[in-house]
Amino acid sequence: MNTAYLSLGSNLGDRYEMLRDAIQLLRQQTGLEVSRLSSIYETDPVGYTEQAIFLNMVVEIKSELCAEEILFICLETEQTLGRIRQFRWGPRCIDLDILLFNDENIELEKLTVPHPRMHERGFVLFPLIELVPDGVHPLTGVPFGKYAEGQKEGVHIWKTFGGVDAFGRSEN
Ligand SMILES: Nc1ncnc2c1ncn2[C@@H]1O[C@H](COP(=O)(O)OP(=O)(O)OP(=O)(O)O)[C@@H](O)[C@H]1O
Ligand SMILES: Nc1nc2c(c(=O)[nH]1)N=C(CO)CN2
Repeated sequence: MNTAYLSLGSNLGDRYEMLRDAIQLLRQQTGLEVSRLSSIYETDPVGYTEQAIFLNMVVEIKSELCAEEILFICLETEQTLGRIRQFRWGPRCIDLDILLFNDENIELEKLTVPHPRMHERGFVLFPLIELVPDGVHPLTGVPFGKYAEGQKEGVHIWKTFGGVDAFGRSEN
């Protein structure tokens, strides 16, 4: 069984609905379980800053699928929810990135894992640490908590689930 962590982000349209719908679509995939969800964070835009604030979260996936198959599902989910690519790091109704796939280092033309910018992004690190508090970066061995130090600015918890799955399975 493979364990992957996906980063979800939205700053266009009904952001909460986008996250919820993306998780629902992931759950409809055969051979893939969305096992755990982080809280949802409201985060200042990074990279291109002249855009609306984001909602971000991280989900844990358990699956027998390989990383490329999971990437395909992520891209398909973005398409289904109507993502239009405007420009790099620009606004998006939904973004799904693979952060980690087991502890593997994957370097393919269309897929790099661990995600090359994950350790520079508070909007990734804080939700990820909720799910893997003792996690370390597979390539550097540096704890995610260490990377997160100094990256808290502009990252605020927006909704906590208190152990309850707010995107409940009853919705499926
Ligand atoms: N770990 C990864 N997760 C998701 N996509 C990846 C990954 N590594 C490479 N890619 C490739 O990146 C392409 C562009 O992704 P996307 O448009 O979501 O980038 P972005 O979210 O704007 O920027 P960033 O990569 O900095 O998060 C995808 O089509 C995919 O082939
Ligand atoms: N706060 C925030 N900033 C971003 C995000 C994101 O999801 N949240 N995604 C980006 C490209 O992946 C670029 N900048």
